[in-house]
Amino acid sequence: MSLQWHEFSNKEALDQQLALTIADELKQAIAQRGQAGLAVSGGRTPAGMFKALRNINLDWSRVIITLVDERWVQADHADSNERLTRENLLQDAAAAATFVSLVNQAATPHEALAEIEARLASLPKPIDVVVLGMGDDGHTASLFPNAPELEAACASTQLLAAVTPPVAPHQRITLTLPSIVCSRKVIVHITSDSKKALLLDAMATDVAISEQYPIRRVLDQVPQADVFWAA
Ligand SMILES: O=C1O[C@H](COP(=O)(O)O)[C@@H](O)[C@H](O)[C@H]1O
Repeated sequence: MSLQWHEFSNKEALDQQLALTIADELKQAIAQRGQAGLAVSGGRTPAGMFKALRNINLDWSRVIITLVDERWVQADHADSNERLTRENLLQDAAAAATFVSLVNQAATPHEALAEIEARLASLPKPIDVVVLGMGDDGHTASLFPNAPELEAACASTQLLAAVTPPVAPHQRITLTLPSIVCSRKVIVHITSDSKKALLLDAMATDVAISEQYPIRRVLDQVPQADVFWAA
């Protein structure tokens, strides 16, 4: 595994460059196989990058976008990653993209897995670009430390897993570790000094795999990943 760091003096510069990098990957994928697959994270970090990406000129009608993970709430809920993506990315030029939602009306993500996994048949595999975030607890996607489903989600042969975070709100549905690490391009998008320190610590600390932060477990299985960071 090698990590290529891209550091910026402010978040606006990061958002612009990350958007250009993602767009280049999507254009290459479209040129190579006629379509491109993009999986994006939610949370507080990506909105500015989404706004920069949505106006870049590429054939968005050939792009299929889904989420790296989703909170188990309806798509109009304030905590919904889908809502964040619809409001900030699927606008302007990017409105022509196809979006694959990770929620349905089931009571739990565990009950919904088969139906939502089937929806992802339309997503090109391997996924061309996966943009990961990282929480203050070292989770990435919805692979949460100490979640009861974590080990299964790190070893699954499926695309998706249901996860119950021990502390964070809402049950989750997430790409599994194997489905993330086989993607063509894995990007980590983080801000703040504390997240940079956490990521460096996670990558350096010598502990048993089961004790490692999920972000480390993912990145250890990716040949090369890019980290985009600004304070
Ligand atoms: O719950 C989640 O958290 C992570 C990190 O979010 P942030 O607010 O610290 O940027 C995010 O990557 C993930 O998609 C989301 O569901």
